[in-house]
Amino acid sequence: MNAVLRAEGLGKRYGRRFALEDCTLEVPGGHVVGLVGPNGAGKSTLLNLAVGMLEPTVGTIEVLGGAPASSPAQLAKVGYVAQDTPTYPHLSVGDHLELGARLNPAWDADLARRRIERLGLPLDQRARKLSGGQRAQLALTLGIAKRPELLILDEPVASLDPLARREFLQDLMEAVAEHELSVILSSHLVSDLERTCDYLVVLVDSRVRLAGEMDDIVGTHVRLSGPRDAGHPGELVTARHTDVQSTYVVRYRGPIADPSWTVGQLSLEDIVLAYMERRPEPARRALEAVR
Ligand SMILES: Nc1ncnc2c1ncn2[C@@H]1O[C@H](COP(=O)(O)OP(=O)(O)OP(=O)(O)O)[C@@H](O)[C@H]1O
Repeated sequence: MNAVLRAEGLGKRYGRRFALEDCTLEVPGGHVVGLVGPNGAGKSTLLNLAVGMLEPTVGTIEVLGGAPASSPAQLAKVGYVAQDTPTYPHLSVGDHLELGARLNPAWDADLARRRIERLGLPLDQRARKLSGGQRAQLALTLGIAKRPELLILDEPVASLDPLARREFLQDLMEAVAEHELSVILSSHLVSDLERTCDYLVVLVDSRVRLAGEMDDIVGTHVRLSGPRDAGHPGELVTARHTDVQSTYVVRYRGPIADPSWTVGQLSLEDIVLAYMERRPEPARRALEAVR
């Protein structure tokens, strides 16, 4: 399947500061992609560029082979649920469905009604009287019933309790299986991403630090402990040292045969945190800020 998102040297600058910088990324189709990174890393900026709400300062971005928001056909192919799952407070649930039908050429009215019924959302309830979780579900329903090829969700579960979060993600997985859509989903909750996603992008300090299939990422990162300053195999992610021992997180393919290393497995969360820790030097960041 073709790339759902392709970025080349993509950057977005506000004033002197890049919110996203030097982003070169190719996300293959048919995946549920998790986008993770600390606050202010540039996740929403990347997603807003992907849906055409922002214009790049430098570089290019293509979504499903076209420029974001470049035509009605392109708009119809991409569903977007922004952060805080915005709905119209004074419109009822039913009004939202009608609006969805009017605005989207491929609107699946049956799917929308069935989902809303199953969720038990009264059609005459105004959005402002729904709970945060119910609003998130309404926004997801609008996104799915549009029948997009790609659904982009910016922190959709942030306001949900653990049970509602799990139900929301299960619903999303069902929609993915039934309608063959690709999804890009940002979240701070690595455990949710681990359960839901099969592809991961880690953004830190406005840059993509890691991107790839989830299984490959988990299968190729290890923690190595051994004598201090012994050269480590593979690509270094982080290093810690005591007087006598060094501990490295490295990316390495293949078995570690050297018996001087103790090899520890890493969870996805360990790996993501290691990449978040590996930040540019403060001096370099200051330089970047005034460039
Ligand atoms: N409209 C704007 N004007 C100026 N700076 C902005 C604007 N929008 C975002 N930024 C800055 O760009 C950087 C990236 O912001 P962005 O919202 O993309 O991060 P994020 O990874 O989505 O963060 P969070 O996890 O907190 O939602 C931040 O430093 C932010 O302050």
